[in-house]
Amino acid sequence: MTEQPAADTAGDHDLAAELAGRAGELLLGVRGELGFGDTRALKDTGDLRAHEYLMGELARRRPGDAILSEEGRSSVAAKRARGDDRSPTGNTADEVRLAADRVWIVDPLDGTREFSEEGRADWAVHVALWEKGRLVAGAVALPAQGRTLRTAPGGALDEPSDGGRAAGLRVSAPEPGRLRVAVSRSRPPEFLERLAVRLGEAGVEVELVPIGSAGAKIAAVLLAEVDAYVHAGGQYEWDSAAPVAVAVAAGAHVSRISGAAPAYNQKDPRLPDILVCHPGSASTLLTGIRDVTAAPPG
Ligand SMILES: Nc1ncnc2c1ncn2[C@@H]1O[C@H](COP(=O)(O)O)[C@@H](OP(=O)(O)O)[C@H]1O
Ligand SMILES: [Mg+2]
Repeated sequence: MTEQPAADTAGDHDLAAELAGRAGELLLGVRGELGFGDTRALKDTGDLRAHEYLMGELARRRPGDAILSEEGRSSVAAKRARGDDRSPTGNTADEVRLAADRVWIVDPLDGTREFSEEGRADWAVHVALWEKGRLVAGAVALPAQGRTLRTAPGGALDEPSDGGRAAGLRVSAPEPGRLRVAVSRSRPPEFLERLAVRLGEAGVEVELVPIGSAGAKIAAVLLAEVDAYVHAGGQYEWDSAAPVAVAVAAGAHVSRISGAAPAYNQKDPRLPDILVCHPGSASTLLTGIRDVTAAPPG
């Protein structure tokens, strides 16, 4: 049997950032090439090209690792096979992935809708590495914002795409009495308005800020453009793995809206809700969410 080359673990942070950044450049190229006239074609081409690039590079550079990509699901392959498109390269088989020590969890294009809207910069490429039960590296490229947020040994970095100097990335505390909460533009949690009212009664003024892409929203928290990201009602591991890896490395609170830790590399990749904020805001938000989602007595 030929031995697989050992993975360069120290280089996993750099590899995640490099691949997310390169896939992001490729996506900027797809926008330039296709324009915004046919949004369906733009979304499909972006999804597929970024996916194929990441699948190819990961297979070449980390041949022993498993991969879980949004676009490599068998349901996506079946959908695409019905059209004229090339079928995407499939993910590692579930039974192999679930027994693997190392799994790359990638979303080749998060915020596909915003990617197809001219002028919008709230879309991202997510590359995360899960190893033996936890996320150990991750990068969120924000190509239209000219930066990649990424893990590094011992912390997180905000790296400019033009090769300039990276800056340390650390979540900051919100102004007292105010919380700017990033939410989905199209599928915000049903309890949000109630949460805003509830926290308002407790003396915290909530401003809801619609932004596309889970990665772009978590980036907005880490860049202090907002104070929290609250999502519920549906999502998958690839939507949050990479931004969660970066958020944890940047000192943020990350949990399910129940307060439980999110689990990755599960058999069922659904991970429907997530909360990211400064640790000092976590109990206010978790208590508020619990109060407005609790079943009425009786
Ligand atoms: N209710 C839901 N069910 C399934 N996926 C959801 C969802 N709400 C959001 N998502 C996914 O989470 C990502 C961020 O969504 P949003 O921009 O609305 O916040 C999107 O990923 P993709 O763009 O990769 O499909 C979107 O598809
Ligand atoms: Mg996504």
